Amino acid sequence: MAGILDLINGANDIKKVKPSDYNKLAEEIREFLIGNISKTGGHLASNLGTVELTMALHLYLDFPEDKLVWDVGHQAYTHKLLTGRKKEFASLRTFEGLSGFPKRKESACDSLDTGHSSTSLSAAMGLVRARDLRGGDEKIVAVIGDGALSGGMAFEALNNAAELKSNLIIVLNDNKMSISENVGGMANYLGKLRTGDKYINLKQTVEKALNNVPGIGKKIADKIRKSKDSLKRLVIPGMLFEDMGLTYIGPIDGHNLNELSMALASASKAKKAVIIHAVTKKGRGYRPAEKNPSYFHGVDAFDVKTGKNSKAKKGATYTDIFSETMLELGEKHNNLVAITAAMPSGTGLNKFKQKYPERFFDVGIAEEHAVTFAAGLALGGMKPVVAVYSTFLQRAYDQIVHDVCLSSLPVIFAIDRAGIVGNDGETHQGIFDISFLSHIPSLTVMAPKNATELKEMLCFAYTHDGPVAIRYPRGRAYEGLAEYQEPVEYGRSEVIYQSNTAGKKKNAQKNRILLLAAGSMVETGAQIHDILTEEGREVTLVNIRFLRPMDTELLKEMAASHGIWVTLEENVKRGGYGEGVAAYLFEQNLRDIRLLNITLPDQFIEQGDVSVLKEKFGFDPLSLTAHIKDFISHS
Ligand SMILES: Cc1ncc(C[n+]2csc(CCOP(=O)(O)OP(=O)(O)O)c2C)c(N)n1
Ligand SMILES: CC(=O)[C@@H](O)[C@H](O)COP(=O)(O)O
Ligand SMILES: [Mg+2]
Repeated sequence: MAGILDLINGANDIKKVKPSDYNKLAEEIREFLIGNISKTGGHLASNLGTVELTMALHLYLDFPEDKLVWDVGHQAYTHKLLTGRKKEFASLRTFEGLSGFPKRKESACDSLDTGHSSTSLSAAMGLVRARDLRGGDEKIVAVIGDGALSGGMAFEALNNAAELKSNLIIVLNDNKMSISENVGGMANYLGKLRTGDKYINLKQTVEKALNNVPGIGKKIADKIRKSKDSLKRLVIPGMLFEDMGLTYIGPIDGHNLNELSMALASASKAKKAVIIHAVTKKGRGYRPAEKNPSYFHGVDAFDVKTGKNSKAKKGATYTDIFSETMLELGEKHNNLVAITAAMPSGTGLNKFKQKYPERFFDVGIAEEHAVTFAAGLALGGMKPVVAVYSTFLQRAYDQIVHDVCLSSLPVIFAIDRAGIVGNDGETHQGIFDISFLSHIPSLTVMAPKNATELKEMLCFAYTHDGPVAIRYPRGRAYEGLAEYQEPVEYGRSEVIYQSNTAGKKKNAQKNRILLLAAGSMVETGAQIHDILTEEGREVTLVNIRFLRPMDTELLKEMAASHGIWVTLEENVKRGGYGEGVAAYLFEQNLRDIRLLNITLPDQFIEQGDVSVLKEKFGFDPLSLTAHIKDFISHS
């Protein structure tokens, strides 16, 4: 039998649904999301929490004319369903499939491409200003989570929004959770608002009681209502927002369509920015997700009955190695402190948090603050480790340069998810960090070849007197090449396979190949080495270890014995290690050396399994070997 959801095949179709069927529709949406995400993986818990909220917004807005801006965008699946993208859900987050985030190229109903947090209010403010300058009349709504509201950009935008003299609706989706529990002063304040009914009741009770007092009672009640320094200050929820100049409505039940619709209707009348504070439950409607919303924030495929991940774990990840090493270092050194910007589980700091709660800091989704906070900790004698995803560190470029590196402070950046991350797509690939870090004076930038080396590098970083960044990829830690364990020495690379450099044959130097591989590419380099040596070529493989400073001593030595150089890195070309090597050869006037830079292309990289994307970009060992051979024969 066709369900209500089947009646929705395009934007605004929800308006044809009878109000008596709204609950049924919400149920069907949840069933669909659980069934689908259990197969594809995805951001389940946040989406289950925003079903009614999205329905109310779709009843209120006309798409695509009106603009709905989602913060982060990981909770926009119901929006996708209500704008005719149901069929595409089978391909969610796969290569060329439906994106897990809003994407303008996917639908005219998506008004902003997102993935990073706390951008919605600024973008919505821009849309409002543009509408007003154009004399337009479209409605503009931003939906921001309580976690995203902890980000600096959101505060900056709220500050700016207070000046608005035209309508902007901000729906604050408060589920008390970021990925983990939400933290900080704003989270505490929202908590007070959530439990604020007693204040409203108190206000109503006092006013009612006074109104009932004959003669003077009504006058006092009016005075209290009008006075700024009165009971009102204590009793009206959202006073912080109100005092800033925004209108606050709430808290309301974010799963109650009527309440939501009424709030939207009254907010639409204000000629200013209005915050609707909607309280929701992350994971709503699926018991395992309600019980463990952090786990179900972003999940791989799982069994619907048990909620358990259907794929067995395949060995330790780099995150696991980082996590364990932090425990060991934490035990040895009591000045080691750890910082995360709302990613304690994703970065592997959860265990450190449990063991050393007083040395663990979750600062909220605030990467910029995290870095300068680390600078302060270092100035105070601590050894801070900022554990952060490569893509989110982009936020804190100036703080790294200005607050940490300028003073050469001993801050360690543990950069997880460096390189291609896969299914989150463009917004999450960690493909720029070599470029935006390796030109910063005083910063040491490293990349481990395998699990053991990550540990060694972290231990080295602890002893180094200056800032150090260590980048490592998402997923399984490479266990190979374990016998190559030269101690980590500042600025020195590690020769893994040295070809015989005794120049027996004529042209030996000219044809000898030097592979200079960084981090994850050492594993690939070893495979390329094996294929090429089996074909009778002379090949040296170097694990460069230090992206900055470059091991120029080794490069000088290699220039005398190797005529073909190939650099390998999981980063875009511009600003990468390979370009640094090109500059070195140019500066040293080593024009006879033929150089091939193997990098990811200079473009944003779409979603897909890491292996699929690597194959697409010819990053698998076989394609790379063919590429190298082609280069050799044409150069
Ligand atoms: C700049 C940045 N840092 C970190 C993240 C990772 N991240 C994605 S969602 C999320 C939590 C968002 O919490 P909230 O806005 O309350 O939404 P909820 O998941 O609770 O629905 C975090 C930390 C991100 N997307 N962007
Ligand atoms: C939406 C978001 O930014 C995070 O939830 C992200 O998807 C997590 O990625 P990992 O799965 O790599 O931890
Ligand atoms: Mg939240």
